[in-house]
Amino acid sequence: ASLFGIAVMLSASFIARATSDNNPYGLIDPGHLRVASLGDAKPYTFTDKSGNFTGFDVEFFKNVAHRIGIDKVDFVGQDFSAILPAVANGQYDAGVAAIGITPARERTVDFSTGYLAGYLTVLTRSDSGVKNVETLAHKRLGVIQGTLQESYALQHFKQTDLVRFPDNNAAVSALNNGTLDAMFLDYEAAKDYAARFKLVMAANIPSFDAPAGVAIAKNKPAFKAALDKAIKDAMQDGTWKKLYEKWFPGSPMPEQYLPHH
Ligand SMILES: NC(=O)CC[C@H](NC[C@@]1(O)OC[C@@H](O)[C@@H](O)[C@@H]1O)C(=O)O
Repeated sequence: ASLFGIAVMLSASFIARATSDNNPYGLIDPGHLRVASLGDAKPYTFTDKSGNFTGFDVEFFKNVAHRIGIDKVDFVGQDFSAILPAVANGQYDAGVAAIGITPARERTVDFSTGYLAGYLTVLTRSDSGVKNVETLAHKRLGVIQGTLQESYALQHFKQTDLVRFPDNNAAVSALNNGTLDAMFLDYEAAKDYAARFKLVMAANIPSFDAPAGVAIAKNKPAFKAALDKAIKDAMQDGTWKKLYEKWFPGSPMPEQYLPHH
């Protein structure tokens, strides 16, 4: 195992929360959920002008938390690459930020069942010459450290200069000031930036094999089971559909998350 892996295991063993009858989910503070998230991934998770976290993932998770009996939910903004290690070592009870479920990530954390499936999008300026994935060669593409976009670009955009950023705001500023030719992020966030800064979407790559899930520390079966049931119930009673239509109006809805009769 890598040094990082050993460090995570060691720290997790010190910090792993014992479950007890007044703390069935092994939370840091019983009855209170501390959630690592992002402040700049609108409309998934972001802070509004009064500094409150909101967006699809935030409102969906709060609904799920209510269903498992927890109404005190605090979100804290982190760089994306810091979220999973911090959840793994017990600094947070959960990570919620359109985090795709992958086998590599499941070495560090466990995930709830998936709740969102969509696209990875190349966002660019109309004057950049980037029209599709083929014209990314020899261009400068911004990626957020630790994202699926980073690993996808490393694997598939071999002739592209990758530039890593800690968060979306830093990358979109570089795109707007010409330091980057394009950036690679999630579809709904790209669509929001495109509208705000007159940018264009040059490619949409399906990421349905890595639906977003709630990241939690390993070895919390009761917490995972409770989250999974609450997520399924929120889909079955139409809550998921209502929030999806509120935050992603006009976007196609993955059929597997709609009520089944
Ligand atoms: N908030 C972020 O920057 C996360 C970026 C990226 N999200 C990918 C994803 O989970 O976004 C929501 C859905 O579209 C999923 O299908 C997709 O894999 C990731 O997990 O690496």
